[in-house]
Amino acid sequence: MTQKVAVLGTGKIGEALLSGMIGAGWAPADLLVTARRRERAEELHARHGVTPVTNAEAAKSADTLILTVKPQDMGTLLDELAPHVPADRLVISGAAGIPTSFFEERLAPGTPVVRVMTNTPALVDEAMSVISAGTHATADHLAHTEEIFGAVGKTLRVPESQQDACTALSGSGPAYFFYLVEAMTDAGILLGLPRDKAHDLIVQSAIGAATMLRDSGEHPVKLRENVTSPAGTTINAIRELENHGVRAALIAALEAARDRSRELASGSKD
Ligand SMILES: NC(=O)C1=CN([C@@H]2O[C@H](COP(=O)(O)OP(=O)(O)OC[C@H]3O[C@@H](n4cnc5c(N)ncnc54)[C@H](O)[C@@H]3O)[C@@H](O)[C@H]2O)C=CC1
Ligand SMILES: O=C(O)[C@@H]1CCC=N1
Repeated sequence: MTQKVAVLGTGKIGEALLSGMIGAGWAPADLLVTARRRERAEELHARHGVTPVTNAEAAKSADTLILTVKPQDMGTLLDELAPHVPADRLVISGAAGIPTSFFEERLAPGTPVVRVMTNTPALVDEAMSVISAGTHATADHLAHTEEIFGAVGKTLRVPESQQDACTALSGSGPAYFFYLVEAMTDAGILLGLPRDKAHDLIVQSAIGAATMLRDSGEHPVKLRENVTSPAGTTINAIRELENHGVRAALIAALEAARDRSRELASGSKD
């Protein structure tokens, strides 16, 4: 049976998902999209061959609805959708913070809801997507969600109580690495290197380190020790990182991201 999937609020994350699904073999004819602006819908059609529809049309004709609007826009979208979503539709939320209960309270009783936190490496099929079932979501619903998000990278099931922490780690995670690259490139400038060369050196070092983290099977401490020669250069840098409290700063930063995810639970504008 053909399964129609609709992405509602197709911005950065929604488009990355669509693109990955088509790359993994989904027929564009089975993919529906909604966007707030008509030009955006036309752009998505031109780029991917998917069908632009209204939110209400998507609710009526797609088997699976993936909601990728901002958390603050979710309440308004659900007010619009609720009268049109039959209770047998699978509703997948990609929004930070918003719990499955938020959807269950606003949709027909018994509607299956799955919460997913993915990340922007979905654009290069290297996403980390963390998946949790709501009250009425079955093993089949979770497997279908994994199939969709598996098109753009890795998936992991977690209890919903861990979603805010996962949002802080992997949802926002790419931003921390980009920030690190930016700061290390600045350091290269300070040390007298041209910006483009500093950028290339850091990016390739990041790719090499990430590949070793994924493929070597070694603990990160061991990998770092292997770089850190006695009385060498690296230990001087590590001492400065410790003196400046970088480890504590990272722990506090992720805790703050987790707390903000919790605050977004109400879907309010604040
Ligand atoms: N950007 C990121 O790194 C990540 C974002 N997320 C989550 O994904 C969701 C989307 O984030 P982005 O793609 O970055 O945002 P975005 O702003 O690029 O996309 C959201 C889109 O929804 C549209 N929209 C809003 N209300 C609508 C409505 N009623 N009907 C139709 N379209 C509507 C907006 O016009 C916009 O194009 C958010 O809930 C965010 O928490 C999750 C993981 C990572
Ligand atoms: O910053 C945010 O709220 C979104 C959710 C995770 C990554 N970006």
